[in-house]
Amino acid sequence: MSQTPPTPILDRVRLPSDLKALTDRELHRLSDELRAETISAVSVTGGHLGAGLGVIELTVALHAVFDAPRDKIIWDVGHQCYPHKILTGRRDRIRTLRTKDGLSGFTKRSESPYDPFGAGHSSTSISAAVGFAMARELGAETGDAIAVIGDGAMSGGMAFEAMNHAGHLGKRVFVVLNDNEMSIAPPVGALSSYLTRLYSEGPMQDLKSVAKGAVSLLPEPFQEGARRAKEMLKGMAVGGTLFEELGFTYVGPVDGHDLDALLPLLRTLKARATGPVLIHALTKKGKGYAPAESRADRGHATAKFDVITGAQVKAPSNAPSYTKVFAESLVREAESDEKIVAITAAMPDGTGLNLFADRFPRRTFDVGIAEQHAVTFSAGLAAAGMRPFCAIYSTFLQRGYDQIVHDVAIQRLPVRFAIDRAGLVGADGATHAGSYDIGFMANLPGMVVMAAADEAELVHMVATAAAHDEGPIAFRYPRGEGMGVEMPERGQPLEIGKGRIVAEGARVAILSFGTRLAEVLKAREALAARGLAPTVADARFAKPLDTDLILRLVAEHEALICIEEGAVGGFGSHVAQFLSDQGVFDRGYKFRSMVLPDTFIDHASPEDMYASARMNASDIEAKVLELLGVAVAKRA
Ligand SMILES: Cc1ncc(C[n+]2csc(CCOP(=O)(O)OP(=O)(O)O)c2C)c(N)n1
Ligand SMILES: CC(=O)[C@@H](O)[C@H](O)COP(=O)(O)O
Ligand SMILES: [Mg+2]
Repeated sequence: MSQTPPTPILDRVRLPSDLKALTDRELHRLSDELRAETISAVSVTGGHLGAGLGVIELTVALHAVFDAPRDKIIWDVGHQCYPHKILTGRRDRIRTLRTKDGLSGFTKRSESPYDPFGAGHSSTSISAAVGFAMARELGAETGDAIAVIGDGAMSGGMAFEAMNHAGHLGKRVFVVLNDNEMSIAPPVGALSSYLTRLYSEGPMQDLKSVAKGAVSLLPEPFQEGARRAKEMLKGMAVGGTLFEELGFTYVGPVDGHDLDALLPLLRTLKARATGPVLIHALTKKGKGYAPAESRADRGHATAKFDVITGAQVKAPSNAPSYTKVFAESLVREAESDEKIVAITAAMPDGTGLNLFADRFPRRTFDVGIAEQHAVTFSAGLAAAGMRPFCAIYSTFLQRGYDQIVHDVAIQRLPVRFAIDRAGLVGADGATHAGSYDIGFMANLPGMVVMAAADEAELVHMVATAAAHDEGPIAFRYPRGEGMGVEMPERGQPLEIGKGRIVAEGARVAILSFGTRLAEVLKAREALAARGLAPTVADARFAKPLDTDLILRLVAEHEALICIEEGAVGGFGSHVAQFLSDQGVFDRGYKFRSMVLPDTFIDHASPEDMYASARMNASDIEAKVLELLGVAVAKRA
């Protein structure tokens, strides 16, 4: 008679406290079930698969040994948090990951008490953990702080700022270095080679007994796993590591998929540690799912997929991505200009510089997750006469802002900033929105700031940037595909500070900066049906402004609307400043600036996010009618 399958252990786990009742053997089974559930969930939603599969056992072990939410488990970047979310009361919603009104794809304080610190940008976890640890030292009602940081995130400067401080403070804090020898791409940097040496060269023999001794401290019930742990400790490097020089007890490397090693080790450290401890765990990104393990990016980011085959379900593309257009345009420019070099901060594929590297490997630099260094490294290249294109997503460029001001703008160095993922990006949500670069770039003296209205414009802006040696220049473009417009053979440099009329109309002029132009033209069509077609212009430049064009639009129309995919303080604010200085408002001139609302917009599709920002065609149409005093039925 066939046996009824045992009830899945995962069905008995709603919160981490439920793990305390499980035996180590059951924790093994739970890990297998958690891995399967993670694969199943991401097959439905798409998202960051590889990183989560790499920390299944670490997630189980940390929640089995520590006591969240009193103990704070802080995930770095946070893209690997799906297993953590399944074990912390969100399994029922895990298939809403990264969808409108669904779970965030990163940890998020407002989502759960088990998410003590939000993430999305790399290398923040140790700083946050030290903050929690010192709050405890000062009497706050909080337990242990455990930062789980990857080898990629460890290349971010602030991780070392935090370790430097933690080592100085000497207080108990745990750092789990999740070393899977991967960033999004293979990791770069001397640190990565050092971590590899830590487990490939013979560790210092005389200190291994210290490590073995740590296990013998285990309370009797856990001795069962200790024998395995002792075997594993044989390979441990103890003493003399970089981390110990920074004041940490270094423990590792440990097999991050071996619960028989992880559980006794974490139990011992929880029972005995008195100061900062770094546990070096070796893991595999995409572990346990062959289609992820076999991919070059180990399944870092995936669309929805068939679990059996691993085949991803991708929407057909109608036009090249902006990223691809940028990269191919830059290759064309670099073919005739050997001074052009390209810099990425650990995002070669995301920025398209992998294409540039294929063609010009010696002129492409991946500096790791180190945007501050990327900017000033580019400044150094420019100071030496090169033409550096520093390609960093808008949101991540925020990391290098002081370097843009201090090392690039003040010295008026001709660094070219290729700002991808400008505007709202969709499933990655508020932490990845490219909302602020217009503001923080256009307020810098000498900075030229452009936004491509479509992929053809982007080709010309790459050429414009390549030709601009007078100072720094930036051009922004959104995530995703272009509009499907006709593409130029070759980019033609634009006249700096000059916009263009796109469609003539009357009464109202709309001056668009960037790709909202497509929505503006849709709105114009609807308005034309009412006999109210506005004039539409593409500003192309937020700095320097095309003041002749602006004054002409004001002179020829009773109202002017500006629109941009950015927060207040950007293009529209600069136009308002100019018109104010010209006294245009003294005459009661009607002006509106359509910008992102003063709030962080949660993840959804970009279309839905712009709808919530009231910046789609229907909103533009309504704005024109409002200015013309035409009554419209209010949208729900
Ligand atoms: C400041 C910043 N720059 C770039 C990124 C993009 N990014 C997301 S995950 C990742 C790689 C992280 O590697 P690692 O920490 O080793 O985690 P793994 O994916 O290997 O688990 C990068 C570069 C980011 N999130 N934050
Ligand atoms: C987790 C992270 O920060 C990156 O993987 C980011 O999600 C990449 O964004 P794109 O998908 O727009 O390249
Ligand atoms: Mg990694």
